[in-house]
Amino acid sequence: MNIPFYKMHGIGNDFVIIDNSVNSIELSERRIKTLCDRRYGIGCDQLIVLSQPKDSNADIYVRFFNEGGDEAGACGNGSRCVAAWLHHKYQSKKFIMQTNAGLLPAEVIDSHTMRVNMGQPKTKWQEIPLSRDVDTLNLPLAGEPAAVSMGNPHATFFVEDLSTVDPVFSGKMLEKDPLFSEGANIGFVQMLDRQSMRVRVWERGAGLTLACGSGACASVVNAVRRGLADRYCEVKMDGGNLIIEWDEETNNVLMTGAVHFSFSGQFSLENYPL
Ligand SMILES: N[C@H](CCC[C@H](N)C(=O)O)C(=O)O
Repeated sequence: MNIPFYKMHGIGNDFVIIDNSVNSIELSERRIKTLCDRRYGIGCDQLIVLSQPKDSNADIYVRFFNEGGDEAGACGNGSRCVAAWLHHKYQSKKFIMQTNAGLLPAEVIDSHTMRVNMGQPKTKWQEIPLSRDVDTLNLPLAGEPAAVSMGNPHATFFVEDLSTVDPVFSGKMLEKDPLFSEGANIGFVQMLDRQSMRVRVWERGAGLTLACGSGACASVVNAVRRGLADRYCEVKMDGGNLIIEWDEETNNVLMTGAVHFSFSGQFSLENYPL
């Protein structure tokens, strides 16, 4: 059985997108990992699976799976790609995506730029989640870390010079720290001025990616909480830039940035055993 897929990226964070409302293929950790494998499969940071929404207010139900096979509640760059996929399919310009972290309104800015309302950041230890209530994150790394959930857990370290940080060594060390009961995406931030920052993210379940949309949101939220940034920030990542606005009135975080279709194709299900 041949299954169609779409290959897309949001500033270098890349995805395989499957419309499961058509095929409803069964998923397993093994099948996800193989589809995401850059040698044995199609290759991507995350697999995105679309299906009919359960919520009547939503246009589509979106699930995100890291290349390591685990499911994530949020994926900013992937959400923008799904908005572009919906626009390509239905020509409309506003959508509501149902995710495991809630309903995300999205809108088309132009043919390659999408804006997603990533919802409200969650800072209570039980919501992030952390394994216990702490005043400060006593982690074995400088940078006065702050933790927040954008529908997925993030820890942000503030550093003077990002070029002195090894995000692979430090990210790998911290991703599964016992303080993070569900693991965490580890972000490293160098403030450039109050409205711009350089960010690199070691992603939970995917490693160092070229960009992390929810990580960009988390970095701005934590920088504002630390008094280091304004609520409107340009976030510069290896793969490109995002504009993040943490709206004071609604407490919602708006993320605006580029998306690209790379190619579409088909894969034979027989080659991806459960
Ligand atoms: N690795 C993340 C999911 C993907 C997030 C990232 N690709 C984004 O654009 O937000 C997690 O396990 O929470």
